[in-house]
Amino acid sequence: MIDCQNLMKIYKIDDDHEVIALQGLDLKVEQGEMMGIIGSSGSGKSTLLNMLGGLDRPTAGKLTVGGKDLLRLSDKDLVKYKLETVGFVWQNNARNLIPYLTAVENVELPMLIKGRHKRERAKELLEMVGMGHRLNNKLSSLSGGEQQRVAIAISLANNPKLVLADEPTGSVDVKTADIILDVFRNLNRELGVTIVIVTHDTQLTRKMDRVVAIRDGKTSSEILRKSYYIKNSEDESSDDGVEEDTHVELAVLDSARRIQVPESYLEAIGISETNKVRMELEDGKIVIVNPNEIKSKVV
Ligand SMILES: Nc1ncnc2c1ncn2[C@@H]1O[C@H](COP(=O)(O)OP(=O)(O)OP(=O)(O)O)[C@@H](O)[C@H]1O
Repeated sequence: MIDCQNLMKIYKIDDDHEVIALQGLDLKVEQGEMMGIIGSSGSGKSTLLNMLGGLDRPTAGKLTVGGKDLLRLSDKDLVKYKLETVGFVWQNNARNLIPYLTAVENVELPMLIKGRHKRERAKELLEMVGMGHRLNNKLSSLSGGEQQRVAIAISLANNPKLVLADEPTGSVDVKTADIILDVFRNLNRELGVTIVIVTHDTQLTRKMDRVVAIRDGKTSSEILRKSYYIKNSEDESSDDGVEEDTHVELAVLDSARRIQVPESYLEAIGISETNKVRMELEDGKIVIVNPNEIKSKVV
């Protein structure tokens, strides 16, 4: 569904200054995946989402979504892409919703822009996000969590293949965040829509198939959810058991086979002032060592 290779985004501030927001980012997302993107402030999460959503163009690299090459799409095709292929959910509801319209009118609006009017489909989508009982309420009379659920229904109005959500739980409490994540999860399962959620909240990773961590505009690691089955009985033929989830974090090699070493790991081995480490192959493992430690051992 999504294929980013060596993606670069450079913002030009003025003649002398520029910001490299994405520096050779690699990412592949399968059709039907629900995945998260985490990273500290300024790491490039929103920039990536804007590129995926066709809201801004990459400076260089490769970016295809649903077979469309976003670096080569004409302006006209980009407008069509934004309307038909992707749906957006923003943290700030003022960007998602029109407060003086009802819930159902808000969901109908993107359909009208595309030239269709389907009240039944709008109702169906609101029912899917658990807002069937509030169809005719004005947005201003709904709670933050309810508004966010309407925003999710809006993002699906034109049957997109991909939904992009930027901090969709950033303005709600933990319990509401959990409900919103469940809504995304159900839609992902029922409609098969691919969902990419940007978040600061590492707790939300529990509900994702996969979480990619971005550091300094590059993919640095991936956390994968693995389900395994624990049997309650010694009897091999018994089906009696429970499914448990576990998470494994993997470092990502970029296209030039480089990896980023987490700052906390470097600190733990006392690497702060130097930019050199010693790397050794030991019993089939790659070991990174503080060069000073080696010297003191040798002496
Ligand atoms: N329109 C822009 N013009 C100039 N610089 C920008 C622009 N948008 C983002 N940047 C810079 O690019 C870098 C990445 O920003 P981005 O907003 O993608 O990070 P983020 O991970 O989403 O951060 P946050 O979690 O705080 O939203 C930052 O240094 C930011 O200041």
